[in-house]
Amino acid sequence: MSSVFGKPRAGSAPQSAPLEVNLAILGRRGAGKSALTVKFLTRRFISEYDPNLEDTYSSEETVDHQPVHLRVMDTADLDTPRNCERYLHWAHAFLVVYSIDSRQSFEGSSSYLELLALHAKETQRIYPTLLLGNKLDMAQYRQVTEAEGAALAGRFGCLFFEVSACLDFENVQHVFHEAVREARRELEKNSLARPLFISEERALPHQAPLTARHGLASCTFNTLSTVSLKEMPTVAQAKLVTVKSSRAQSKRKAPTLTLLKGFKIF
Ligand SMILES: Nc1nc2c(ncn2[C@@H]2O[C@H](COP(=O)(O)OP(=O)(O)OP(=O)(O)O)[C@@H](O)[C@H]2O)c(=O)[nH]1
Repeated sequence: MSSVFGKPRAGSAPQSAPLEVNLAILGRRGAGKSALTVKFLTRRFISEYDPNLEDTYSSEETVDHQPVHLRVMDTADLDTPRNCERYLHWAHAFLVVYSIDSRQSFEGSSSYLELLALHAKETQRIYPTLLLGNKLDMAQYRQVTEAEGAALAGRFGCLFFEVSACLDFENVQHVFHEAVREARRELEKNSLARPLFISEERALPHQAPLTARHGLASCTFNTLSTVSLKEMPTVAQAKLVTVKSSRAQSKRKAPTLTLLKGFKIF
């Protein structure tokens, strides 16, 4: 990481406009989402904070010598995915966190992975996802084996790491940067893809929320207004439009790290 949190170190070389990557951290209450976020942003481990606090932080990072404007949404869903639109239509990539000393949090992580798989199917997009088994320092209280974590990640085709928010910073930084690498790869692939041509025809009838069709926990979100993609019109007829995804807003705008609100650092 070539920058002190939030600003490039003095003297660092002038850089091209950084790629913007939005990363949402999901998981059951107590899995360690906030602790991992704070560790990555400040290199410190927090002991306690307001568990209902949900915020989005931004950080100027350098990943593989390339500048990245990284936004991290530390979500607070309690136990199951709720009001998912705020992160489904905002994030380019996801970290799904469970705690290795809690079977419940491990089972909770698969409902997030299921939701993300359905969202990817619904939108025909790929959303890089990393499954993290947190609290590796608590291995003596382990309730979930590394093999189980790897198997779950394999089932959903996502990367898997075991980490600890209270051990060394480099491991935590590595998983955040891995997420950035995966997201950057997808963003670059999509930007090379053919532009989206949308005919001006009538939109397809609005589809029922995902949960209604897949019986998922109370996580509903409006699909982007689907459009009728007919046979590709000639370029002259087609109109290139940008489809704005709904900008997710965290419950409280946090353009910069609001670390001290509700966090106690030691
Ligand atoms: N030993 C240990 N404790 C951790 C670790 N990560 C988090 N904790 C502790 O576990 C508790 C929950 O951590 P949080 O970061 O608040 O978990 P969360 O997923 O953000 O929880 P919510 O905000 O309620 O969704 C806190 O007491 C943390 O100090 C870790 O890696 N090791």
